[in-house]
Amino acid sequence: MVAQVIDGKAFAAKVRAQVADQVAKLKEENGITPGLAVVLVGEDPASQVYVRSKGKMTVEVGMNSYEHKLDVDTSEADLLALIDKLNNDPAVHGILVQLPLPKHLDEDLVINSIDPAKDVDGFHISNVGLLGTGQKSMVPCTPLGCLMMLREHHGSLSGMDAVVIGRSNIVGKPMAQLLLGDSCTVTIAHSRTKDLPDVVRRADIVVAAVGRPEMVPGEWIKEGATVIDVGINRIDAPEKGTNEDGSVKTRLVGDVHYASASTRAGAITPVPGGVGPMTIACLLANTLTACSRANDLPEPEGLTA
Ligand SMILES: NC(=O)C1=CN([C@@H]2O[C@H](COP(=O)(O)OP(=O)(O)OC[C@H]3O[C@@H](n4cnc5c(N)ncnc54)[C@H](OP(=O)(O)O)[C@@H]3O)[C@@H](O)[C@H]2O)C=CC1
Ligand SMILES: Nc1nc(=O)c2c([nH]1)NC[C@@H]1CN(c3ccc(C(=O)N[C@@H](CCC(=O)O)C(=O)O)cc3)C=[N+]21
Repeated sequence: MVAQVIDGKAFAAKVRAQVADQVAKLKEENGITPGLAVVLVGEDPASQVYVRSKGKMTVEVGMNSYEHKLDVDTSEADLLALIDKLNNDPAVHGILVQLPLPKHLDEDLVINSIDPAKDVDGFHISNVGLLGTGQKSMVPCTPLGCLMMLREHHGSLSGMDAVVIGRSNIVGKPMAQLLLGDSCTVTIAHSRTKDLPDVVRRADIVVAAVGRPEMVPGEWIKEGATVIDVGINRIDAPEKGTNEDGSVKTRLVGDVHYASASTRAGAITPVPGGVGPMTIACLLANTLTACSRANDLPEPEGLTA
């Protein structure tokens, strides 16, 4: 079998177009422009790339983008003061604090200081609790993007066996909650899982969110299964040659060995061009949702879980 490629890049463009339509309507009919504030502490090069790309797409869909770049040694008090200011700014409907934060900052404390209604990452404990109990919440962007692609491909997920590899608060756990919400039978695997190949072999849906380049080989995948590869890993690619400074060029790979997995899977997301673009599209969708809720307007359809 040769897997169908689930084109996250194209799907994300469609979601962004839907968001842009709704934003135009909000402006025209209600005179409101949604605003997203992104806070970056420090100068991690990968984070800088993501923040730039988020800002660009925020503006492209017609929203206001507010970027706050703070020094790597910013104090916790200063960061909390900025978040407090953003919480109280009516032009800001969504707040994202780019993770990971420098070690001296308490990530949980910082995240939980964001107004849950503006927490477009869905990481605040009250959003986590709402999602876990099946109540209306802000849903984390990466798992939401994965769910949208799965629903689009399968229609109903009811009764399917799903395995999520990884149990992080930002991907694995909320992904498992969403799959459970869609009536999958869900297994969460992690570094202590006894026989991972055997667990993966039983799955109709495999979501890999580990952070280990190409760790899931095709032979683990059940014939016809749907594979969602969340991993973003940069590895050396000597075959591409060297950069001007003499360093070896790199390329992005997922957590799944794409070439072998795509000979067994029924459908698979590529890296790049899969989950990554959907994450950013869902961030914009969440900002629109937050803005609609803040103004007691009906929520955009098809853009929430
Ligand atoms: N496409 C996108 O938009 C996004 C991509 N990512 C990418 O997704 C990946 C995962 O990110 P994140 O969840 O933050 O990562 P974390 O490092 O927080 O979590 C990794 C998880 O993988 C598990 N794990 C580690 N080694 C193994 C192993 N050998 N076998 C099975 N499980 C293992 C860990 O288990 P344990 O808990 O036991 O340690 C942990 O639960 C990364 O590549 C990241 O870059 C992340 C966010 C967004
Ligand atoms: N508070 C917070 N929220 C996040 O959602 C968050 C975060 N912190 N920290 C880092 C991770 C990672 N993440 C990605 C988003 C987009 C791509 C993406 O668009 N990737 C492109 C490739 C980009 C490239 O070429 O480097 C793709 O897969 O096609 C990847 C990764 C969001 N994260």
